[in-house]
Amino acid sequence: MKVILSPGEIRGTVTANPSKSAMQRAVAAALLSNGRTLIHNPGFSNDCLAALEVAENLGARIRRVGEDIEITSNGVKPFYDTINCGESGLGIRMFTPIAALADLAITINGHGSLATRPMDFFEQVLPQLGVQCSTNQGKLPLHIKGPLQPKDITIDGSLSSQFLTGLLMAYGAVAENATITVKDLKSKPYIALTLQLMEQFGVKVEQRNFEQFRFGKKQAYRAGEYTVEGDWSGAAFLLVAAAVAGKAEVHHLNTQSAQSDKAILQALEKAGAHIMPGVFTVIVEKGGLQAFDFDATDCPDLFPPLVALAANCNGTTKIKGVSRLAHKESDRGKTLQEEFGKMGIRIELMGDEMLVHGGTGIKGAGVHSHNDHRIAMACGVAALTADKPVVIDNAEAINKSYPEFFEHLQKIGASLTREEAAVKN
Ligand SMILES: O=C(O)C1=C[C@@H](OP(=O)(O)O)[C@@H](O)[C@H](O)C1
Ligand SMILES: C=C(OP(=O)(O)O)C(=O)O
Repeated sequence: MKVILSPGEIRGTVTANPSKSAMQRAVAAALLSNGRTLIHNPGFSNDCLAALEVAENLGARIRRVGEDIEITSNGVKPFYDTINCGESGLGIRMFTPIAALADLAITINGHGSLATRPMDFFEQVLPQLGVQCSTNQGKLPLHIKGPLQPKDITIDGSLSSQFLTGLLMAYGAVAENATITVKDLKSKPYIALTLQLMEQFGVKVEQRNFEQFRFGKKQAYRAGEYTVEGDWSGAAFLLVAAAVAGKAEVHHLNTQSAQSDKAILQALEKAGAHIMPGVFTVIVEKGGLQAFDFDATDCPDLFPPLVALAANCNGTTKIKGVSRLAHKESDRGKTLQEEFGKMGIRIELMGDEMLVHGGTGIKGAGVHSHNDHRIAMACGVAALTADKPVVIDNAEAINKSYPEFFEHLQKIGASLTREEAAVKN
C-alpha cells in the first residue's frame, strides 16, 4: 500500500492505541496462569495477534468476549511442536524460554525482519538451564527441548532487554531461590514494565539496580483481569505531529506509566512544544521549535518520532543511542538517514550519536518504509510540514504495531489517500 500524505495543519482529539508491549506480556502471563484471564482494551496489531496465536499453540484457550479477550489456561502445555512469532522481537524472545518450560521438542520460527534478527543469545544461555537449543547460525529457526530448570545465572543485557523479559517471565512460573544477574542492561524501563506486569499477575521479583533479579519462594501466576494501557510508542508520533503542525489531544495515556516511551514528553518540552499533561490525557500544541539533545539509549523506539520532531527544529539536534537501532525491524539509524535524506533533511551518524540538521525545510518526496512500521509513521509525520505531498511506499508496515495510525492521523486533520498495490495474477 502507498499512502500519499499532503502537508497541512492538524487539530483534533484521538484515543491512543493499546500498547503492544503490555498486551504481549499480558498474553504470556495469562498463558502461565491457571484459570481465566480477561484482557480489557486488547491490542490487535500483528505483534499482538502473533502473541495470541503462540499462546493458543502453547495450550491456552482464547476467545473474544465482547470487546475483551478471554484466555483460559492451565500453564504451558503445547498442542503443537512448532510455533510462529510473526515479526515480533519481543514475542520470540519472551515466548522461547516460556515454551522451554515444557519437555516437548519445539521449533520456533518467525518471518519478515525477524528472520534477520540475532537469536544466538538462546544458544549461549538456554543450555545452562538444561534446555537443548540450536539456531541457524544465530538466526531462525530455533530448535529447543526443555524443560527449563531455573538456577543462578549471569547474562549479557547489552543487545536487548527482551531476552531478560523472557527469562523473568519463565522463571516466575517455576523458580525457587534463584537469581538472574545481568551485565550492561539496556532498555531498563522495559524491564520495569515486565516486573510491574508480573506483580499484577501475582509474581513478585526483588530487583537490585536492574542488575540482580531474585526469586525467593516458588510463586504462581494468578489469572484475573488486566487492562492494556494506551501506547506511548505509537502516541509519540501523534504528539510530535501536534508539536510540528498544530494541536492534538491524545486520550488514554497514563503519565505515570512504566512505559519507556513516555519520555517523548521530555523531548517535546526540550524542543519548546507546549504540553498540557493530565493523568490520562496529553495535549500538545505547536511552539517555536529549537534543536535539542536527548539520550534515547533506554527508549530506542523513540528515534523515529524524535527525528520527525528534530527535522522541524531550528539547528542541529543530537540524539544518543544509535547503536541500539542496528537490529530493529530495519537498521533504523541508516534507514532514517536514507529516507529523511530523500525529504531534504541531512542526518549524520557519528558513533553512538545521531545529528539531525533541522529547520532547513522538508521536501515532498517518495519514501519507503523498508518494512519498518516506525519508519512509515515517522515519514507520515514529516509529511505534515513538507512543501509538497510525501508518498510512503510499503506503508502497510504500520500493521506490526499500530494498524490505526493513518486513520488516527486523519482523525486529527491530516489529509491523505491510500493506493493499494495491484494484485498480480
Ligand atoms: O520489551 C519490549 O516490549 C520492547 C523492548 C525494546 O527492545 P530492546 O530491549 O531490544 O531495546 C523495544 O525496542 C521493543 O520495541 C519492545
Ligand atoms: C523493535 C520493535 O519491536 P520488536 O523488537 O518487539 O519486534 C518495535 O516495535 O519498534
